Amino acid sequence: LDLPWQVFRNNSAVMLIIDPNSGQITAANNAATEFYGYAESELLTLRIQDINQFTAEQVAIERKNAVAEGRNYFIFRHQLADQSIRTVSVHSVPFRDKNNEIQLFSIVHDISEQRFLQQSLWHYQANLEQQVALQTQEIKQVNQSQTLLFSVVIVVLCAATLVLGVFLMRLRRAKKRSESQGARLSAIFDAIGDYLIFTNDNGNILSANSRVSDDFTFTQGALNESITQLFAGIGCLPDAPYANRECQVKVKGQFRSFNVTKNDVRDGKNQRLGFIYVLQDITVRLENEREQRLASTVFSTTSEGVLVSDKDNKIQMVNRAFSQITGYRQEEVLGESPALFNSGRHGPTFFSQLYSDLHEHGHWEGEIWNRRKSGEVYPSWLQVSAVFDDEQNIEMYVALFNDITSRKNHEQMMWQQANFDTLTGLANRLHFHEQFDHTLERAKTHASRLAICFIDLDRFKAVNDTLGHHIGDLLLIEAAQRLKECTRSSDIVARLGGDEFALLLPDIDTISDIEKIANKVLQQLSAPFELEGHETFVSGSMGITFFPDDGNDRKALLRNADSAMYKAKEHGRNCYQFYTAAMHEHAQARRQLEGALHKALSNQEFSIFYQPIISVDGQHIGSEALLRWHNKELGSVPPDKFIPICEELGLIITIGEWVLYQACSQAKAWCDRIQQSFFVTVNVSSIQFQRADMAQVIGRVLQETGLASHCLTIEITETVLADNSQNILHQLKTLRAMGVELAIDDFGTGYSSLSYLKRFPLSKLKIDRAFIRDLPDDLEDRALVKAIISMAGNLNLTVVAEGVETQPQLDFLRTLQCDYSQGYLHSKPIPALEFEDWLTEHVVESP
Ligand SMILES: Nc1nc2c(ncn2[C@@H]2O[C@H](COP(=O)(O)O[C@H]3[C@@H](O)[C@H](n4cnc5c(=O)[nH]c(N)nc54)O[C@@H]3COP(=O)(O)O)[C@@H](O)[C@H]2O)c(=O)[nH]1
Repeated sequence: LDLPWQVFRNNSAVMLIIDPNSGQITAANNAATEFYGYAESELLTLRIQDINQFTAEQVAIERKNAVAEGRNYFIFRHQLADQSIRTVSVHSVPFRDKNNEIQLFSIVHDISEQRFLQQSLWHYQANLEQQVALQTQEIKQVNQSQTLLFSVVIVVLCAATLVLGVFLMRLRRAKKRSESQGARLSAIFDAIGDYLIFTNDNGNILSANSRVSDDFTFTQGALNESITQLFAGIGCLPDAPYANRECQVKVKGQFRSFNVTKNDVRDGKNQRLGFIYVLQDITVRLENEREQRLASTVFSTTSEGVLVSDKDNKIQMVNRAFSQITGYRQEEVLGESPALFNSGRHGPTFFSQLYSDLHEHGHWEGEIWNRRKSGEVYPSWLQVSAVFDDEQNIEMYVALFNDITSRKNHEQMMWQQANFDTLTGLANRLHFHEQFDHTLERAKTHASRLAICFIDLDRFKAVNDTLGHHIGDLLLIEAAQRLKECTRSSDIVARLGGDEFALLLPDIDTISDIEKIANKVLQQLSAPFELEGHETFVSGSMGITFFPDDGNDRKALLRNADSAMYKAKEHGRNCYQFYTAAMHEHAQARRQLEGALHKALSNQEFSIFYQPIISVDGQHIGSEALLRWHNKELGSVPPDKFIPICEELGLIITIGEWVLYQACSQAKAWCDRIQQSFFVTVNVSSIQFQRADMAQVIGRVLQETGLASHCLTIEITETVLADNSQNILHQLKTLRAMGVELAIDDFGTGYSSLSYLKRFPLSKLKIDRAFIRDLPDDLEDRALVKAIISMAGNLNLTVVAEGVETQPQLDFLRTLQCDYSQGYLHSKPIPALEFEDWLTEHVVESP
């Protein structure tokens, strides 16, 4: 209903809405229920014919009379619930309800009282006229004698006139009331939002509501204007009565859509008086319908999944694409939380960021991994928007998402194609360069070394030419596979084109590290290739360059690796070459050293030198056993050059055991020879202690040589203790339990952790010669040595000062009560025979 309902319901005038076809009362206001005495529900079961006492013929006559008298209302006789009959005037206006059905809006006025007054007036008038007639008759008959009576009649007439005057006054008042009710009715018509226009048969306007005069150049005074003239260009007014058309009408310069109905207005004799046009503005409704249709079409046909959830994030609506992507039907997810699709790939930080963006900016978009109903995890591009209410509280969330699996696969494929060699699957030149720059940056930041190898397959062209490209391809694939097997996962292996490969090896510390890899690669490449029944042999030529040694940027390093590779080709293939000659010589020398070391023990190239260790009072003597290596080609190689290589190659295990055996058997011989006590110290490296049975080995050597355990001192460095393992602690404890002395060597140069001294069962401490060298002049060294000796005394450790070369050094150490001294002042390390002479000179021999 377009009339505001409140106005209708609470209006003091009796109002009914009637279905014109059936006469059914479809609505009644409060005044109507009060007037008719029926409850509203009862009233709505009645038809107007049940109330109106007029027959159909009487109604038709009344309609005709109303037209003839120019009335816009009808006068009927309505029966109330208490069976009383009331005379009423009925104003009726047709209009369209929300279902677009024609309804009659009727205002009913009770004019019974007015009628009664009129009838009374007529009754008195009739009586009066009758009496006047009778009197006249009597006057005529009675003549003069009735003159007196005439006077009486005059008096009566005057009285009657007075009464008539009173009645007329009351009649005028009733008319006024009726007029004000008519005005109220007009106000209601004007309040109707539609355009209402009454025309005569020819389409000339008889009246119109105020909406018409507001929006068109029409005044009530300008009646008789043609309706087509008023709605210039409308061109679509319904032809037939009761027709209904949709029209475009220009209102205030703008075309708007109207639903136009045209209905007959007929009098009581069913004679047509004209037409009533109702123009309902449906522009907004059509626009809304169009937008709704559009939105609903987009919602259901879009290929993007759509999910709408309420403020508590409970799903309210999803579309077809949502079901296609996720595998969930709408009814399976309504009321659920979107957490149902969580793939587990994103942590809580991801989601808290998402919701904080939504709350702050009302929007979030990005890539997210979700889980389908089938359990499959898939990537999607998600856009979520929050919808806020007037108070800026979130009312709902709208999420749009796409399955981007195929796009990602495609991107991955494109990336793969752009960065990797399709034949071998290795990185291509472009990717190699990218990785190179990246790795180089990291090496610069961490000040680490980086090795680059260029490898060219020797004889590849011959294989290609003789066995064909297919076999050549298989060879490249297999060679690539072998290269990968020779490297770590952090290394980059690339095919730069043809039979050219490159290795990028980060965190390469030593030349021997790269040599190991180079040897492995060359060995692998020179192994036979079984290619579809063809046994094929190739080899590799490798050029090696280092960052930062050989260059600082990619271009320079690649160029150097390339020229080193050509040098390798010139050297007869199946070999590697370093870019710098110095490095190459160094590598060669080391290779030679390693080769010689492997044979040194069996070739009896090792010997042991002894250096005396003497107590400050000269009463106690010992010696340090120091390994020496003399090779025919290399000459005498200093221990600090070959011992680290022995450790690297693991040769120190057997060599160390040999030293121990030699030193112990020699010491046993000297112990037996001299009258004084004598001890020997043997250096044992951390590699030797990594084997679990070192204490056992020492025990066996002591047993086999017959040396008393207290005559043996094992010298260990801080690296042994830094290992901090239970195994080492156990072994050291076992040795101490056996009576073997334990000395910590080079004290002061490493971590010098005092906790070591407490934790491990040490018995001696050797102060490194670096602290002795500048004694007694250097004040700092004086203080330091003094502190070490005093601390060692407190821990019951015997102190040996190393590298004592001068008498002042020894004198100073004596003042500090250092227990032992060792150094060139007493003797350099000397062969066993010479040491025997030294003993003869310095000790009392046994009888
Ligand atoms: N694991 C093993 N390590 C061993 C063994 N034999 C030796 N070594 C270690 O090699 C390092 C070098 O030893 P070396 O060249 O023999 O040097 C020793 C002495 O010659 C030198 N020294 C002694 N006195 C002086 C001196 O007055 N001046 C001076 N400039 N040098 C002197 O000190 C070395 C002994 O040092 P240390 O072992 O710390 O007591 C050396 O680290 C040896 O340990 C072995 O069989 N196994």
